[in-house]
Amino acid sequence: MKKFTCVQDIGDLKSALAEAFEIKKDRFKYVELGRNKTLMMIFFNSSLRTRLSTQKAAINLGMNVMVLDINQGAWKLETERGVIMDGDKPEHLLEAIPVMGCYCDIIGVRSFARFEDREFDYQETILNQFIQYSGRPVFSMEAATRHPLQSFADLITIEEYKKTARPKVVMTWAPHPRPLPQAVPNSFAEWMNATDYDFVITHPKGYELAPQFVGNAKVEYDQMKAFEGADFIYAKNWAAYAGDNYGQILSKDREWTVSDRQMAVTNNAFFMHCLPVRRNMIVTDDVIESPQSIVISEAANREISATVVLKRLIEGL
Ligand SMILES: CCC[C@H](NC(C)=O)C(=O)O
Ligand SMILES: NC(=O)OP(=O)(O)O
Repeated sequence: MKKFTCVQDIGDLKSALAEAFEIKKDRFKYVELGRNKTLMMIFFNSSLRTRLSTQKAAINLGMNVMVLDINQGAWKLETERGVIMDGDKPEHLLEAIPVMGCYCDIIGVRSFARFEDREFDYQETILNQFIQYSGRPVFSMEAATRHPLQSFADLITIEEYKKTARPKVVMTWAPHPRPLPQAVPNSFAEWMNATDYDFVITHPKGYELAPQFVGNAKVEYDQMKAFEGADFIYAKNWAAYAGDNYGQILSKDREWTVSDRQMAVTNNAFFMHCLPVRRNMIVTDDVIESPQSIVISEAANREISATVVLKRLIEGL
């Protein structure tokens, strides 16, 4: 594997899942594979789970690890080409990227959507510059339009907990005080559409995701109807994508906050969220603390998804 930015890069999902469950049984099985190989993790945005689980995955494989928070300690970077650099940014990404590539074997990048220009975001301008100019294999630690390490961990978790071969999985929008990226819901939808699950997306009108991610999923504007008989509830906020509303908050309606009311019409569904989660905005305390909440197992599986991805990238060196 030469990059990991989307579901297609992992190849056959059954093989990827088999590798994940093999590593889960013995996560140090390949500890010699990464000897004298260096992982560089670049963060343009904050992180807890991705930072820690990916570093742990590198340790599982015997790798050296370097972490750089671009906006804390490094030079502020200009990312637009053709700009006259007489402002507050002393360095251009187009120099910084190949320089960073000199010091490592594999690069992970976190660079969220900026919501200033939908085309800039949806062309994955920043991530693709790392792929094009670093001279190293690159993987996404959540970019503008996807979060594949999270989605792979989500799939591992559903496979571990499902009680039927084809569970009903419902991704629901929920309110949030800030406009959050579409990367997590886009990516979850992309991976769910790659399985044979019964996948439903529910959100208020105006929050339609980009069609290439919605795919063949059923979209239901009535949340209660969507929740009926569900086996898994995957809650997430995202800002509007469509038209002139790109990056906007259209609703903070707390009727969409996942509570016992909605969970009561499910098939005793498991509750999932990628975290961090705003309690009593996205989900009530009772639901996220219930025996059906598997958010911690889901977060623990981030170490497994990252170990499989790093293993395949090292094997591809
Ligand atoms: C894994 C989630 C990261 C980010 N969350 C926030 C709070 O910015 C998001 O919603 O994409
Ligand atoms: N779910 C996830 O990626 O969490 P962080 O943003 O804390 O890394």
